[in-house]
Amino acid sequence: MTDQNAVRVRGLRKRYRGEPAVDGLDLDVAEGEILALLGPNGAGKTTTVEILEGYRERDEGEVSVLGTDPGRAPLRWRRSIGIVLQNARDLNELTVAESVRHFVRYYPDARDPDEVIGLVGLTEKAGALVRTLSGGQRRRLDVALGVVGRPRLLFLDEPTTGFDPQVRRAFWSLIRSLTTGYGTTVVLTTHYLDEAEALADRVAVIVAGRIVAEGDPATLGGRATAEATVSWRDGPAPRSCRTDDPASVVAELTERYGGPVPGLTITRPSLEDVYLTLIESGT
Ligand SMILES: Nc1ncnc2c1ncn2[C@@H]1O[C@H](COP(=O)(O)OP(=O)(O)OP(=O)(O)O)[C@@H](O)[C@H]1O
Repeated sequence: MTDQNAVRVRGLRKRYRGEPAVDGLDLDVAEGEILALLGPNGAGKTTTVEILEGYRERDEGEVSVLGTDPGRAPLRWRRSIGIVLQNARDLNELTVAESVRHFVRYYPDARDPDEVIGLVGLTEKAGALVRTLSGGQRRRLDVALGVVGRPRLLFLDEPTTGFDPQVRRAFWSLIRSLTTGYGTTVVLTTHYLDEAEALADRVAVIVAGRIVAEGDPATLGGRATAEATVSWRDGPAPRSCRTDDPASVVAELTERYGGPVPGLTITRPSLEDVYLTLIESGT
């Protein structure tokens, strides 16, 4: 591969009936990186991802995915990417194990089907018909089908919708193990800010078909250096102040109370606060 990046996009544009859905988007994703695409409904995330997957034609722009233009990619390229779609595939009359085995046949170096079923926590449901699975179990099967071919690049479109909290955590570990263990690059779209924070090395915020901000989720939009809010209780009364220097405020309060400060908390803007500010100013 000549490209350093797993994904390189420059000036991407796509219109539907004259209306821009993607409107001059630039994006790089490094090999082995987990990138989360965030943005409000209709911002152009799915359209962008479908163009990267080779499922949708673009109107303008340069796109390279694993060194290949997805609009003209050979079958060999398709086998090196894994895709977990928002919409379920038509597997209802097969069992979980049959579905995974069916997909294994498409890949030259597929994972062991039972191992993959175990990875997504469906071992007990291996013999169950797909149509009898709950929404969250069905989604886990979709993830199993996305990773069974050992993809170099995995696309996940809102992967944990419908997962219970325990399964979400297990899923995050699974995705992290793919990147640390196998160097898999991951591009995911999500509406869950906690998911982006827990999983992504980098987030890119799309508004109206353009990227309005990108960076490490811990520092996006100046988060790490933004003013902190120090809160405490003064008898029954809640008190708080905003400060650039929370350590000094806490030291002062400790002296004033002659020991631990009642109900002390220090908060900085959450990723959700920063995200909401970005999308309000980006539209
Ligand atoms: N096949 C289509 N035909 C016409 N318009 C479309 C089509 N697909 C998407 N659009 C429009 O393009 C815009 C971007 O849609 P897209 O699905 O890419 O957004 P998204 O960011 O993935 O949204 P969501 O968070 O709701 O999944 C929207 O205005 C949508 O209505």
